[in-house]
Amino acid sequence: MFDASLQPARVPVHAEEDHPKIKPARVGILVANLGTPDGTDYWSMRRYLGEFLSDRRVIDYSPWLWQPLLQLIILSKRPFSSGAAYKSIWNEEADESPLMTITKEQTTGIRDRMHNRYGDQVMVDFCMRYGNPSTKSKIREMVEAGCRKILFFPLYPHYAGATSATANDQFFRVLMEEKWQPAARIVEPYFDRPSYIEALAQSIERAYAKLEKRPDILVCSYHGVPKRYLLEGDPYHCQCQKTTRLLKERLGWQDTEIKTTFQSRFGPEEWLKPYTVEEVARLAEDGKKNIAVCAPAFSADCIETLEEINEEIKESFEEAGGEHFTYIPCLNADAEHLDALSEIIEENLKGWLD
Ligand SMILES: C=CC1=C(C)c2cc3[nH]c(cc4nc(cc5[nH]c(cc1n2)c(C)c5CCC(=O)O)C(CCC(=O)O)=C4C)c(C)c3C=C
Ligand SMILES: [Fe+2]
Ligand SMILES: [Fe+2]
Repeated sequence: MFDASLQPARVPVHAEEDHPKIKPARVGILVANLGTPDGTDYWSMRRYLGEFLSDRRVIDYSPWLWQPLLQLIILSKRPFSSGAAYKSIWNEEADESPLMTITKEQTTGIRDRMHNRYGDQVMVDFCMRYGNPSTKSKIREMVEAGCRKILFFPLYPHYAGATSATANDQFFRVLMEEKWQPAARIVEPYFDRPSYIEALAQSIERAYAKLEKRPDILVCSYHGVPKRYLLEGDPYHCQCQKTTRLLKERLGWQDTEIKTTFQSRFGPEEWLKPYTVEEVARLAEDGKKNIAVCAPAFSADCIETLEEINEEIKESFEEAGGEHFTYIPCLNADAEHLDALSEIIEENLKGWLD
């Protein structure tokens, strides 16, 4: 039986003119990289390193032990040495780091491809895990622009807790604050995708074709992580080893023509081995005087490749008697790379946009 007393009062919830404007629905594609300092001065470096090195996905020591050491010792010294290293590679014209310049180029290339395919239904942008532009600011912009679905793409070929997982954590943390939370998807690691391996192989073939003498060996130098992370279940080590194997198979090379090493050790713990800086010296001493080095864990050139590999690691090789050192740049904004990344994005958009 109808009982009028059980019905809600017919009070208007809002006047029409108060109603927020609802934008047409779009899909956001947000690519994410690690982050980079805003400048090479002490405070810019300290802000960036402080945020980065306080992330427990990166350094998992108890904050009670780690924070005093970080704040009082490391952050009083490292901003100077890292600032000088960044200064040696800084893009002076744009006043930004190479990682920032290249990430912008990659985003433009992906945006062009996505707009050609889907038109204005998609919005493409990039964010950084640490520093600017922040993940939070970019998700806000996307939600404001009407994105009810967001595809989040950490631009690391391999999974590591210290890279993809922390980027995803930040993405989800930011979504927790949205009143109208968009639907979300994250892109999985792509180190074994044929199109990525193909882009990598072609970049190596192009670099080799320009050299007068074929290098004795190609060193695939991956960013390291503490060995303990592998023992605790992080699959990064295995994904790096597999990348080298797939690359070798695609190039049709022998085992002796290519090898895996790990760089960028930080702190006193043992990291993944062999260490690049030691291995290149060993190669030179063993008579391999002509080597090439590439860095497949990085989607864009950055301090770790332009400064560490092409300056420090090169020096180690030459001091041990090495003669020809060729650094093969990351895939950056190469067309084959952007095609591969766009193919991965399209696949992950299935069911959202077809
Ligand atoms: C201290 C622990 C670190 C872990 C673990 C780590 C893992 C890791 N990092 C990358 C990619 C990049 N790292 C970059 C810089 C960088 N990395 C660390 C430390 C760890 N990284 C530091 C302290 C720095 C800053 C530079 C310095 O002071 O030496 C960058 C470059 C950023 C740029 O602006 O150019 C990238 C990219 C991966 C892929 C990874 C593990 C898989
Ligand atoms: Fe790093
Ligand atoms: Fe492994």
